[in-house]
Amino acid sequence: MAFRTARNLAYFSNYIRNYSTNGPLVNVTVNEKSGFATATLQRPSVNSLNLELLTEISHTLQQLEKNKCRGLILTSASNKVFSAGLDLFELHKPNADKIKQMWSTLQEVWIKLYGSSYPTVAVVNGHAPAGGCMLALSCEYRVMLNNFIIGLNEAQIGFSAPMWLIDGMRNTIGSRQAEFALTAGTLFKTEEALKIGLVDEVAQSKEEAIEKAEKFLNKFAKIPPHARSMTKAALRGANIQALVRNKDEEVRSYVDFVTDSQFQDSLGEFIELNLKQKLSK
Ligand SMILES: CCCCC/C=C/C(=O)SCCNC(=O)CCNC(=O)[C@H](O)C(C)(C)COP(=O)(O)OP(=O)(O)OC[C@H]1O[C@@H](n2cnc3c(N)ncnc32)[C@H](O)[C@@H]1OP(=O)(O)O
Repeated sequence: MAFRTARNLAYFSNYIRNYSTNGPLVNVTVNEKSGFATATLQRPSVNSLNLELLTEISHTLQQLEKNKCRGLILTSASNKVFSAGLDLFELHKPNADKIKQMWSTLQEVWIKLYGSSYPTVAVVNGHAPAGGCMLALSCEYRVMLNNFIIGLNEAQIGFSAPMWLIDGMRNTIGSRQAEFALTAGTLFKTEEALKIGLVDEVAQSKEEAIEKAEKFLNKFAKIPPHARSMTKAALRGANIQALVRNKDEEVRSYVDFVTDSQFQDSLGEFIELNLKQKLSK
């Protein structure tokens, strides 16, 4: 194929990069000029994290690392929900093998996103409970749109967030606020989240949020990437290593916990009370 213009060439290379990272549940576009990638979660209707979506996010992060991504903006195709967290219908009366894979992939996603060498921003353009908040917290910066909720509400569902996520919350909002928030399973409105530092900026539209995200990523334009990533690794490495050491043990105890009848009862009640789509009896 002959490239008649530089524009043609740029279009083709953009196509190649999109092609290599895109899947049906995560759309990736790369701005050739800035080198920033935008990964858009698009599992209808609420980006709930089932094994397929988690696997695709994990694959996307791996590809971005391999392609020496200059910065990532993580966002949602929905204008109401960033991510509703783990797929609660898949946690209910589950297949133990699938749950095992799901938790292990969730750990991989956190390790890759929290530990990425490139800078990351979450454009939280919708509600972000539990696993949705986890994705946002793994990024270095959060820009959130008004009138949504964010937080770790695991306690309300009947379990505790894992240690690595508790540490992420503690590092972001401080120990005392984290203790209040996690023990009550609080979901914060956008303005409240800004006040406690759970999000960094508020935007009125997705376009404005993307602009703010790019402004954050551009701060690193003159910082040598290896110096930036070494510093990030020094700051975040201990949390990652703690999970890596305990990965299999955590999967085992999570599977035991989720398959236990007491948790299944409390999850069933939560779904009946909170979700439009009810359980079939
Ligand atoms: C991640 C680190 C590890 C820690 C462990 C993590 C645990 C979790 O992530 S547990 C998941 C916790 N998630 C939640 O508590 C969210 C529950 N959902 C909601 O609160 C709301 O749905 C909402 C705020 C996310 C959106 O509200 P709204 O816009 O009013 O939409 P609906 O409630 O009508 O829901 C639309 C549609 O989506 C289904 N749905 C919602 N959440 C989930 C979910 N987590 N898993 C599976 N499906 C979900 C809901 O049932 C509706 O379905 P349809 O009736 O078929 O439209």
